[in-house]
Amino acid sequence: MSPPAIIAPSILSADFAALGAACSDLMEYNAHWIHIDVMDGHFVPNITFGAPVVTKIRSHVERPSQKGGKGTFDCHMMIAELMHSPWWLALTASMIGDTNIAQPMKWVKDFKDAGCDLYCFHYEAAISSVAAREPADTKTTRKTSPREVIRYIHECGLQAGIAIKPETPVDVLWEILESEDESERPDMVLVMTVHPGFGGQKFMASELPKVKALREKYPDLNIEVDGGLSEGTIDQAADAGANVIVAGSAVFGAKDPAEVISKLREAVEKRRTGGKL
Ligand SMILES: O=C(CO)[C@@H](O)[C@H](O)COP(=O)(O)O
Repeated sequence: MSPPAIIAPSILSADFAALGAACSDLMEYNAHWIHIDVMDGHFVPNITFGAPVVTKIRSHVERPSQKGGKGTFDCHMMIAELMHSPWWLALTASMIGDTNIAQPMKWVKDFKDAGCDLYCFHYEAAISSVAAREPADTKTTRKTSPREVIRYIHECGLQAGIAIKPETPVDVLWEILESEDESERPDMVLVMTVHPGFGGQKFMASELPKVKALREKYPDLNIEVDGGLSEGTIDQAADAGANVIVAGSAVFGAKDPAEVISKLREAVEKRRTGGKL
């Protein structure tokens, strides 16, 4: 049986002028996690917010009492690091030993201090960092691989998630999930079911074979889907094996958000218990 259903409404569709209240309401509506979309305007063509805003909303939501518990802040980091930095900045950074510049790990500590519990970075951002750093002197350049990013997130005391965009095949994840070092294995995989950047897009069922392949190999893994999830698409995602469901417009656009959250949870729970609730 796959892990329990976790409904994580995305606050991208909330009223940004009243985020604190929106988040505390979500807890009242029986959401389990809060999905926080961090966008930098480079990795995706949209900008949202950074750690200071997370700090403010944390004060409206009690911290989870256990790993993955209610109130978990699931931070989806749609941020590029080196990919869009000029090469000379990256090279200078590596020569002066500033390994904090231009690395996907750059924001982990800030987000931890702000109240993040699960730091989910994009595979594509980590890979770009490696590729862009390759030509530099390997003695002074510290390579960043997705496994290294995961280990660092764990060292900082956070759970680690790794996300893939629709363009990325699921196969890239096998060697990461198979790592012999437990600290290099992610706690969650996020399969994007839209092109990241905006809420309210159409669900891409074409991404579900990735979820299915992951679930077949990893019955206990938290597998998150994000983009276009609603009462109309949840059954397909649940059938494929997703258990962590992100929903933005479906929750915030509803007359009764609590009811939507409950229906999404029910659909996932039905699949995992073979129809018995
Ligand atoms: O990461 C993203 C978009 O990049 C998502 O979290 C969306 O915010 C989900 O919104 P809906 O598709 O549910 O409206």
